[in-house]
Order: sequence, then structure tokens, then C-alpha cells
Amino acid sequence: MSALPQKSGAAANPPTGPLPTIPAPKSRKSLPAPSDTSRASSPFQASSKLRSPSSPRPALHKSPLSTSASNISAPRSISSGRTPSSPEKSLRRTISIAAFPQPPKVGSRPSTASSISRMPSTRSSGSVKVKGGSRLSTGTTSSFRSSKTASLLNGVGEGKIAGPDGKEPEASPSHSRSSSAQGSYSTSATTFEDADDAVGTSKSTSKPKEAKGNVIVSVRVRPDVNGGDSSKTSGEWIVDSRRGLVSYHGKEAGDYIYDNVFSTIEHNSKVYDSAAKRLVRRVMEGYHGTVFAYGMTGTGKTFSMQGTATSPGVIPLAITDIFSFIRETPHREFLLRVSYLEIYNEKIHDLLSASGSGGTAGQQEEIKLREDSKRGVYATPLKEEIVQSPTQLLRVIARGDHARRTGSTQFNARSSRSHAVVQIVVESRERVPTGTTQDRRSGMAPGGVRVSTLSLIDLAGSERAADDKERRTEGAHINKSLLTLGTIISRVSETKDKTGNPTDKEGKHLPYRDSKLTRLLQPALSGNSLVSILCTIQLGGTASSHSGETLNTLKFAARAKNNIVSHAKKAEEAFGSGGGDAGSRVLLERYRMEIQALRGQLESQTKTQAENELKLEEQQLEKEAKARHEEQMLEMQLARTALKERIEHLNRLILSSKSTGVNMQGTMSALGRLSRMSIAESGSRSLRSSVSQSTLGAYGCSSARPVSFISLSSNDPSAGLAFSNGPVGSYDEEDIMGEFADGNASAQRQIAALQADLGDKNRYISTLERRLLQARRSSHSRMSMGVKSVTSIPEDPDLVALLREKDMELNELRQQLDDKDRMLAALRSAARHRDLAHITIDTHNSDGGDSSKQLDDPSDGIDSNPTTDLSSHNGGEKVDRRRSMDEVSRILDEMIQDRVENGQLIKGSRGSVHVAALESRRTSDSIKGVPGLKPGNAVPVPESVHAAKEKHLS
Ligand SMILES: Nc1ncnc2c1ncn2[C@@H]1O[C@H](COP(=O)(O)OP(=O)(O)OP(=O)(O)O)[C@@H](O)[C@H]1O
Repeated sequence: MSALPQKSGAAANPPTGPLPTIPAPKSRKSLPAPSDTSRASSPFQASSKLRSPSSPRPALHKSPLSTSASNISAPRSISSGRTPSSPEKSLRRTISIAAFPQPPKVGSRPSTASSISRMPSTRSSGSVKVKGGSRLSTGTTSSFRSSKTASLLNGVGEGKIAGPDGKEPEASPSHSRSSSAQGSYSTSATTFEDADDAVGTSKSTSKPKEAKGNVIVSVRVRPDVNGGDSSKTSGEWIVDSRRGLVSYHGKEAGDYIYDNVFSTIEHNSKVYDSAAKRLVRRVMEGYHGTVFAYGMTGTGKTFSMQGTATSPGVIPLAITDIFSFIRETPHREFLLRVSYLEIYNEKIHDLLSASGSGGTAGQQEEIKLREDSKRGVYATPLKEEIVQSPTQLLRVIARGDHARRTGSTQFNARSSRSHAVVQIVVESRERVPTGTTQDRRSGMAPGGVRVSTLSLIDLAGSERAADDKERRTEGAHINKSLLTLGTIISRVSETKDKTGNPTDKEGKHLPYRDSKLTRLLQPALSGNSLVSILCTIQLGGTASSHSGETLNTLKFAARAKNNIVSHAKKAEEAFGSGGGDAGSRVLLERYRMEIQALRGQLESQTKTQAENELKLEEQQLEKEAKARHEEQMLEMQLARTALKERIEHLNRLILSSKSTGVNMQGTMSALGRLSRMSIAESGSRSLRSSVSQSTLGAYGCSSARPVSFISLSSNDPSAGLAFSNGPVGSYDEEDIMGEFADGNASAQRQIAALQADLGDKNRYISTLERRLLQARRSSHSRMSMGVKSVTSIPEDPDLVALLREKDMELNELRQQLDDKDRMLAALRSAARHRDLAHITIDTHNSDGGDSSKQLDDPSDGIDSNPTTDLSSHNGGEKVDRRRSMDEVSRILDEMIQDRVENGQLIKGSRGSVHVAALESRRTSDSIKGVPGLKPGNAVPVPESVHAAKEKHLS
């Protein structure tokens, strides 16, 4: 089997050109030219040695086909009255000229005249009873049309497809194939038929006739191998294409009339137009249709079905028409799928599956026939390919042809050894009108899906037993299946048994299951499909020796026409994706549902995505707002803390002033004024400004106090000059006078005040440290939140300057603390000495009187007191006092020296000292806005200290 040669040549080549190249049937050439005698001599010269298919085999002898063949041997006896069951009667009873499709135009058949002229005169005398003899007598289209029986395949019956506007779509243009690259065929006949189709709307009143009209039987005569017209060369046969007549004058003489008889000169296009075109159109409208070619081997079945590159056959022409119909029917949408199988030795092979071809067929999963109430009989599993263009469809079929088994027989060098079945499933649905996007979105199609099937079958040729064993086996299977087909066709009727199975007229079971072929053809043969049977014969020459075979074919065709009754109905429209044909098989509907589902998914995904994006955006905004809010809160907190601390600090200063006693009022009031000014300003100031004020306060206090303290014991008026430059100097002078003139302000109180001040400073330092920490954290959090770019924060000059400034302030404050500590130590020491000297406050009170008075004349008070003290007290007290003062002076000297060394103070030319530039600047910043207080004159300490010291020492 696997050794069988494959068809090659054009079949394997993809179609090209505007009209796709048809798959060439076989590698064999067209019928040999008249001069080519090699082929002519082989089949028919040798035929004398061949046995008739029926003669040598008892089984074939007993077959109904054989029996009927013998019964029909004498056509003339038809008129002599046979039994009702005889084929002759059957012919007479059912073949109706009125039911036949219209013959082609007269002008298109120049050759038929000759064949008619040879027709025996007995034909017109009615050897075959002809109803409506006008056909024979007139031969004109008008007369034929008037007598035509309405049927689906002759253009008169139902089956029109209405357009969206209720009108019928325009008939296929007559020139629909004129664009063919080959251009080798005429469509004139088509034009006429289509026009007729367009006007014919009447319904048949005779149902049986209409049903018969749904079956077309045609006979095609293959040209003689010598190239001559076989009808001319053989005196036994007469072929009249116009009348659809084949007449035999041999041993079993008789006339056979069919729907179409194609003489040897007819082209494939003519055969297609007359035998298949209408059927294909009806399939597109929703009917099932079956076309099959039947005949002896080598008579032209494959040639008719497939054709050649220059003369396309039924299959390629049907494909062209299918797509033409789709183009011309814009109000419907179509989906086409194709399958291709062969029945070889009673096994089904898928010609489209990769493993289905040739020798690998054995690996293929076995394909079985199943029956479904809606689908009928079908093969499964079978590959179906969806096709979208004629080229694609032709390629698919060419692929199947290539895989089909062929072999050399006595009569055909490349004989088809299998029955080949091409099935084109057509799904169609009313198209959603453009513009109604709402409908399209909702997926609601206005109508359901209609599914119809076009089956194009090239049967294997019947043949006599071959010498080759393999051929014999194949032949046996082929003959058996064809015999079963013949049997069924000879007995087929409309009757059915109780279970609904078809039976013959006598109620006997029809053996559809006896062969795969008949099982597959069951739906078509039992009336569900429009049927077109093309029987091929060869007459004349050597073929005359096979007249028995030819007669068998003619009888088969006659029975098919007589017995097969088709009640084909347009397929119901299927809605939804339910079961059976209405659902799972309807791809158009499934695709529509899938598209709808996918569209829904897409929409929901888009929606979800948009929502997610919105959410993310909101979250981002929220995050940013939160970060901003936190930042603001932090800043506000810092500002509040700074303000609070400032207020606390100032409050403490005020309290500590009060705690130092009444006589310190002047000094503290001066400080209080500064502080108040600071408070007034601090409302809107930043942390920095607050700190600056503190710094001013720190310097103001720390530098003023020692001076005033030392001035207390100084009699040098120049000591006061150092403070005479401005209001601050006046305050400080008052302060000095107040503090040191007022003996009531005890050293203890001063110590307490200084301690409180020290506590303030300590707290302030810790506050500053805390802020510094917060500022650092804040800068870190800013960096992490990405409010600013990461690189920009460390480069923020303000922040860096602020940090540096804080550090410096801290250092300064620490230094001040050290100073205070030393001052405290000095004061404690002075207090100790004073106690030792037993200087009582009472003495001071009686001598000095009102402190205010002392302040008025400080020099007097200061000058007189020591004298008085020295004169009225003993020398030890005097020494002690002097010693304590010396100690204070020494401490102060040390402090000054420290500062000078640290660069905070600069010694002047006359022994005066000035605050260094930085200090000066800071002070300047701090006292900005304080009237009369200038950085240059804000260092009251050194000169007065030196003056007082010198005075005391002298
Ligand atoms: N009408 C025709 N005009 C020209 N050549 C024809 C015609 N019919 C058949 N032939 C030629 O006859 C040969 C046999 O034809 P084809 O193979 O179609 O016969 P078949 O019936 O399919 O045979 P088989 O049953 O063995 O496959 C081919 O070479 C084909 O080209």
C-alpha cells in the first residue's frame, strides 16, 4: 500500500495568479492526442480478455445491480408494459423532462446536431416515454422554462436568500469567473440560469416532483482515446446532449434520458455549470449538498471533479463560486472549514492530518463513523481546517490529493484506488448592521448560525478483477462498496420502519452499514441533501467491448434519478452554544462567544488597571501629603519648643533677677529690657534667632556682671567712663554701682543668682543639643522621603551653616559655663573672706545711708569707706579684705587671659581688650535692633577691670 505512487505535479504546487491554480488531478497527462495510440491500444484492446465485473463472480451476478441491468436491457419493452417493479417502468414513471434543469443555449453546442441527426427515428416515436414533449420539439429555452418543475436545483424552487432589506441578493454575476487566469471556459449558460433564478419565485405544487428535482443525474462521455467523437465512431451509441439522451443500439438496446448528458466535447466548466453550480449556491444558502462522480475506472471521474490547470473541474470551480457568493452576500458573514478523507480498503484515512498521507497512514488514529441526530453520519476524529481564501482552500485540497492513494490499473495508469471525500462546512450568520456598535458589544447577533455541508466525492472506479494481488484486494473493496451503493440506490425509497430507519418499498432494511461509503452517503441518499450524480462513461473504439460496464453505469444513473428522493431543507439557524450542531460544532457561534468573553475580559482588565493606577496615584499623593504634613509638624514643633524655651529662659531670668534682691533691679531691668525686646521679636523668629538672643543674653550677663562686680570696689572714675558711651554703658554703670554699692546684696544671693543662671544655661545647652539632634533627624527623614533630592540636602548651605553655628554656640556656652564656674569659685572665696573680716551689714547701713545716695556719689562712698574701714577696724580685717579682692582680681585676670589666648578677646594698645571679630559679629547679630547698643562698644569688661584692679592695688 505504501508503495503506491503518489499523485504529483500540479497538485503539490500552490496556486498562483488571480484565480488560484486548481490542484491537478493526477500526474497523468490529459487524454492522449489522437495521434497517441499507445494509450488507446492498452485498455480497450485488451478488454476482450477481461471478464465482466458481474460475470465471473457469483456475488456480483446476484447483486441487484446485475439483476436490474439485465432487466433493463430492452428499452423498447418499456412501452410494451412491464411489471411495476421493473426498472423500465421506473424509468417511465419517474423521469420527467419538466423536472430537468434547463439545457444550455443552443448556440453553445455546435456538435449536438450531428448526434441528434444520428438518433434513430424510433426515439421520437416514444421508446422512452417523454412527458412534456415540447422539450424535444422546440429545444428553445422559453419552452423549456415554461415546463420546468420547481426544484432547488433548477432555479425555480425555493431557497432564495433574502437580504437585510428583504430583497434577494443579486445573482452571481455571469462573469464571476471571467477573471480566471485560465479563461478557458465560458459562463454564458450560467448567465442565463442565474437570470432565471432571479425571476423564478413560484413554488411547486407537486411535492414529489420538486423532491425529484433536488437530485440531478448527469452522464458525461469521455472522449475516445483516438481523439474522435465516440458518438460518431460507434454505431451502437448515440448521445444527444440537447435532449439529455444516451441511446444504445446493441444487445441490450435502450434509451436513457438524464438531467444532463455531456458529450465528449463539453468542457469541465460546462459540466460544473449544469451539474453542480446551483447545488453549490444552495449550499451557500444553507442546504446540504452532495456531488459525486461514479463510473468505470479511467472514464474521467477525477478529471471531472478536479480538472486540470487549464480546465478546472467541479471542486475548484465550486470553491471559486463559494467565495464569489460570500463576496456578493455582504449582509451575512461566513466561516468555512474543510476536511478531506479517503476510504481505502474499507478504512477511513484523514488526508489532511500529517500522519494521514501515504505510508504513515498506519500510525493514524482510526477514524470511525458516528451518527448524530443533527449532524447525521460523520467521521471522527477528523482534521478540519478553517480557510479564508480560495487559494488557501485549494492548497488544502491539493495537499489531500497528494496524500491520496493511486495506482496503475489496466485502464488507468494513475487510477484512484480510494473513494475521496472533500467536505466543506459552511457556517453563515446575519451580519450585525454597521453602526449598531451596541449590538456588537452586547454580542447579540440578529440571527442564528446556519450550518451546511458541501460534499464533493470522487469515487474509485469500478473495475474487473486485476492480475496484481494488491489491485485485486483494492478492487474487491471498491467493487463491494460500489455494489452496495448500487443496491441501495436501486431500492431506496421514502419509506421507513417503526424506528425511523430507511427501508425499501417492501419494508426491508437498506444495507447502508455494509460499506463505509454507503454509510457516509446515507444522509444524502436518504433525502437530507441535494444530490448531483455525475456518471462517466466511455463509448466507441475499444471501449465498446466494455459496453456492459457502460450500461451498468447508465442503469445506476437511471435508478439514482428515479429512486432518490430529496427533501432537503435549509439548515435551521442555531442559537447559543448549546449542544449538537447548534453549539459545539458551530465555530462561528463559538468564536462569537469567545470574542465576546475576551472583550469582556479585556474591558474588566482595563477597568481594574485604571482603578489600580488611580489607587496608586492616590496612595502616592497621600504619602506625599503625609510626608509634607509630618515635616510641617516637625517644623512647628521645633518652633514651638524654641519659643517655649525662650519664654522659660526669659522668665527664669526675670525671676532670678528678683531673687537677687532689690538693688539688682537696675542690672536686671537692663537685661529685662533686652529680653523683652527679644521676646517681642522672637514671636516670628526661627530657632536661630532665638538662639542668637540667648547668646546675646549670655554675653551680656557674663560680661557685665564681672565688671559691675569689680567696679564695686573701684574708686577710679575712669572705671565708669568705659560705660559712658551709650545707654548700655549707663545701665551697666548703674548696675555696677547698684551691685557693689548696695551692701545688702549679699554674696550668697549673688551666688544663688549665678547658680540659677548656670542652671538655665545648662538647660539651654541641653535644649540646643536636642534641637541639633532633631535637625539631623529631620534632614535624614527628608532624605528618605525624597522630598528633596538626596544630594541636595547635605549641600543645603542654610542647614550646614545652622549646624555649624549651633556647634559654635554650644562651645561658647560651655566656655561661659566655665567662666561662671570660676566666677562662682571666686565669689565663694570672697564671701568666705568677708565673713572672716566680720564686716556687718549694719555698719554699712549706718555709714552709707540710702543706697541711692551712694550711687549719686560713688567716688565718695568708695573712697571714704575704705578709709573709714581702715581707721575704725583693725589691720587684719583690712588685710583680709584686700586679699579677697586680690583673689577676685587674680581670677578675673586668668579669665581674661584665657579669652585672649582663645582669641575671643584682643588686647588694645592701652591695655584695653576687644572682643575678637567673630565674637564681635555674633554680638552684633545678637544686639541688632537694640537702641544704642553697638558691637564696637559692647565690651565693657577689660578696661574697667584693670582700672579697678589698679586702683585697689594702689
Ligand atoms: N472529458 C475528458 N476529456 C479529456 N480527457 C479526459 C476526459 N476524461 C478523462 N480524461 C483523461 O482520461 C484519463 C483517466 O481519467 P481519470 O483518471 O479522471 O479517470 P477516473 O475515472 O478517475 O479513473 P479511476 O477510477 O481509475 O481513478 C486521464 O488521463 C484524463 O485526463
